[in-house]
Amino acid sequence: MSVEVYYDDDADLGLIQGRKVAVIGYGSQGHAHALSLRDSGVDVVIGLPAGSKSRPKAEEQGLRVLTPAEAAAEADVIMILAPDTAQRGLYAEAIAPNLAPGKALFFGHGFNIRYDLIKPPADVDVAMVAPKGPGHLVRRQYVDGKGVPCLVAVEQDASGTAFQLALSYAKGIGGTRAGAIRTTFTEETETDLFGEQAVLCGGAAALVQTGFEVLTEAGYAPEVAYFECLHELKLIVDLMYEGGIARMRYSVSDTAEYGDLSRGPRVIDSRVKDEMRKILGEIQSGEFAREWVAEDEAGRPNFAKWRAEGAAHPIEETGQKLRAMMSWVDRPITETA
Ligand SMILES: NC(=O)C1=CN([C@@H]2O[C@H](COP(=O)(O)OP(=O)(O)OC[C@H]3O[C@@H](n4cnc5c(N)ncnc54)[C@H](OP(=O)(O)O)[C@@H]3O)[C@@H](O)[C@H]2O)C=CC1
Ligand SMILES: CC[C@](O)(C(C)=O)C(=O)O
Ligand SMILES: [Mg+2]
Ligand SMILES: [Mg+2]
Repeated sequence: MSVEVYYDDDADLGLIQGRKVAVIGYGSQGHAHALSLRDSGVDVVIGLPAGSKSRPKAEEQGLRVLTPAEAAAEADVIMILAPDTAQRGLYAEAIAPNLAPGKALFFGHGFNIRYDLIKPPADVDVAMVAPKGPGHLVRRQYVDGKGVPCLVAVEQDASGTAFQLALSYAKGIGGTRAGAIRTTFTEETETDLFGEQAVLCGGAAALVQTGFEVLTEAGYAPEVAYFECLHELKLIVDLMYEGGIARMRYSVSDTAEYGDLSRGPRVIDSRVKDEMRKILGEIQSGEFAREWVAEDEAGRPNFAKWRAEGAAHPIEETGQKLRAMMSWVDRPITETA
């Protein structure tokens, strides 16, 4: 294997237990990191703006909440888990003035460092611990004694021990139970953006919606189309997750496997692959980052329009009705696990 993978025995939890950690932001990732670090015996404080709607959630969980500036001033390790688009302003206003030699600045995703939106001083460690999964699952896995694999990277090693500290942090959130892979900010940022745009979120959502549209426009019942194009996807992906595409093909019928092999490449054809390469090029050149930052600064008009269109897609109404009848499916997302 060409990558370096680290497990619990490779990481010293004592390193992060000996520091005060400020987790800035208490959303999907923030709540998971903060609660799991606390449960791992780490001294954690939360940084949130005065009017933040996340404040009561963090306080209800027994965490001490300060403003981002106060939390950054107190802490030795500052983990930024605010939205990527908020990080540049947050850093300039609340974090940069409270950095000092010997402190460490941590990220859960490399966007702001990769695209030079944040430029930390040379005398602090800059590292990343990026779980490869949604925050609520990161917390749920930790509570269940398991973990979500993490990417760990060091951009700046002022102390000479930045990687060991990042690995210790990864252990504190359960990441080294599953494996922490050493990477760079550039590799994490570019692959994460590509994965979520082309495959995991963008590609998968468009595939499901389009399949549903083709069936319902041809007159089939929306409920049947929902089961075929969305519900069963999880069951198929679970098989891939457990044993690769080969395990899925072993488990489905020969008829399904022949349809997969003969028709799949017609759906995801060379035009789609070319488009994926174009999307990767936009990520590598910084074009996507510039577009997203400008969209955010303009008040997110396209984001709001596309989000509303997605929520109004007929598959959502059908899914809501069907999931109400499947008590085992609708596991609520909570801020604890
Ligand atoms: N979602 C995920 O699972 C993953 C996210 N990441 C990365 O983790 C980081 C956080 O993302 P995510 O957890 O999705 O974020 P969320 O949108 O879920 O949560 C953001 C949190 O930050 C708070 N916040 C908003 N603005 C500020 C500010 N100016 N100062 C301090 N806090 C602020 C929000 O408070 P309020 O409630 O008031 O809005 C909220 O508590 C990003 O870098 C993201 O790329 C990485 C891997 C997976
Ligand atoms: C797949 C989306 C993700 O990259 C993640 C959960 O890892 C994100 O940015 O939320
Ligand atoms: Mg990701
Ligand atoms: Mg991402």
